[in-house]
Formats: sequence, structure tokens, C-alpha cells
Amino acid sequence: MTGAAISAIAVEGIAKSYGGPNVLEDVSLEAVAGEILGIIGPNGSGKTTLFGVISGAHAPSAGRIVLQGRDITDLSAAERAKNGIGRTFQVPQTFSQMSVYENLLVAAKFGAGLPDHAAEVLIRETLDLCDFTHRTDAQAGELSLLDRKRLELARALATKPAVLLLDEIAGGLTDKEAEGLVETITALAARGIAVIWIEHLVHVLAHAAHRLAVLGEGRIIAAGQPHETMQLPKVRQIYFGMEPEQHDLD
Ligand SMILES: Nc1ncnc2c1ncn2[C@@H]1O[C@H](COP(=O)(O)OP(=O)(O)OP(=O)(O)O)[C@@H](O)[C@H]1O
Repeated sequence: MTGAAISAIAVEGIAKSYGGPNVLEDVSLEAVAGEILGIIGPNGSGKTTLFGVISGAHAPSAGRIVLQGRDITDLSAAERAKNGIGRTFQVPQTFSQMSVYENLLVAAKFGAGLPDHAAEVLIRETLDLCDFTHRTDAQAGELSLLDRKRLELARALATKPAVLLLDEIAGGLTDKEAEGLVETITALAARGIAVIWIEHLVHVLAHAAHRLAVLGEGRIIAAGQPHETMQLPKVRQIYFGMEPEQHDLD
């Protein structure tokens, strides 16, 4: 990405403690509109905590979150959602008794704060983008895992995000299912959304992301072009605890 582009989101010098030692330490990242930034790291390295700090679920102990040039560190999670930060969760946060449409209506009205007509237009567009129109009236609780993931993605999109945080959206899917989701997410980024994507499936991110950042024990230990980053000895050692073969990433 060019140095001239204004960051859609900048994470600046973030530290976070839950009362004990810092679980995040001096974490700085940024993503521009249209970019997919992947984040990987071993269990407990702080990935979900980082999303909590960006989305406003957790207050950082130090540092700032800047959305499109504006410091939003003091805004609540609800205010950040209205201002353009959308998020998916590892465990989908959908209402199982409601239909797909009703779930998206809740997101558009209460997440994005849209009036009825604008919410309806956004939902139709979102369903189309996620290739999900045929499931509009399905009950969320009866969806397959892939469709629950699609609904979780659509729910985040229905908050009209400038920045989309994806937390293991491909987890539990087959490679073929994940491929379809990657296509959708790539298309979303191409429409100008900045995507930050946490995933344990390294090969999925290595293909989908424009840049990859690696968290190790709460710090960014490497960041750069995905395949190059995955070949760094410290990444191999800290992330894998072993030497990945090139074909693991193909
Ligand atoms: N609410 C909390 N209270 C106290 N400690 C927490 C809390 N949430 C996370 N932690 C701790 O913070 C550290 C980072 O956890 P976090 O869930 O952010 O890592 P992660 O990289 O997302 O892990 P995983 O890949 O397993 O989801 C861990 O040591 C974890 O035990």
C-alpha cells in the first residue's frame, strides 16, 4: 500500500492488561481502505484481546485507536459501531430464533443506527454481496455452520463498516467452504472496506491477505507480505514451534 494513503484504522502503541501482566504490549498496526490485513499468532497471543480493544469492548491500558483520522479511544463499543467499526465473533452472535432478515435488521437499525428504509436497502445489498439472498427467511438457529458464518459476516456488514474485524470467520469450515468465503471477503475489501482478519488457518490468510502481522506473546513480532512473513525464522519458531514447508502455505 502507498505511504500516501490515509489509514482507515490505526492502532497506535496499544498495551492491555486484565489486571495482571500486559497481554498486549506496544502493538501498532494500520490498514487502509481496500486492504486485507491478516493477523496470526499462537493461542493466547492476544488476537481476540486486540479486537476487543479496537472494537471498544476493552479499554486499553495505553495507546490510541484512530478511525479515519479521528481518535476513537474514548468511544464506547456502540459508538464505534455507529462510526464504522464492524466485527464478527468466533462464536456467531446471531439471534437463533430470528430469521436471517430480522438478524440483519437488528444490526442495521441498532448497530448502524439506520432508519427503516435505509436499513432495508442496506440489508438487500448485504444479502446480495454475501450471496445469501436465498436464505433471507431462514431461521438463524437452523443454518449450517457455513451459513451461520455467512450470516455473522452479513450481520457485521449490516452495521455499514468502514473497518471490518473478522475473528476466525473460516474456523471449522472445509477448504472449499473457506474458499467461497475468501471470495466474498476479497470482494468486500475491493469495495473499499479495510479488513483486519484473525485466523488460525494460516494457508487461508496467506492467500487472502495483502499483508500479514504476527502476534507473539502480545507483541507484533513480524509484519509484511504474507509468504515472506511466514518464512521468517522467528515466525516459524514462535508461531509454529516447527518449520513449515512451503506447500503448507500453497
Ligand atoms: N477477560 C479476560 N480476563 C483475564 N485474562 C484474559 C481475558 N481474556 C483473555 N485473557 C488472557 O489474555 C491473553 C490473550 O488472550 P486472547 O484470547 O486475546 O488470545 P488469542 O490470541 O485470541 O487466543 P486464541 O487464539 O486462543 O483465541 C491470554 O493469556 C488469556 O488468558
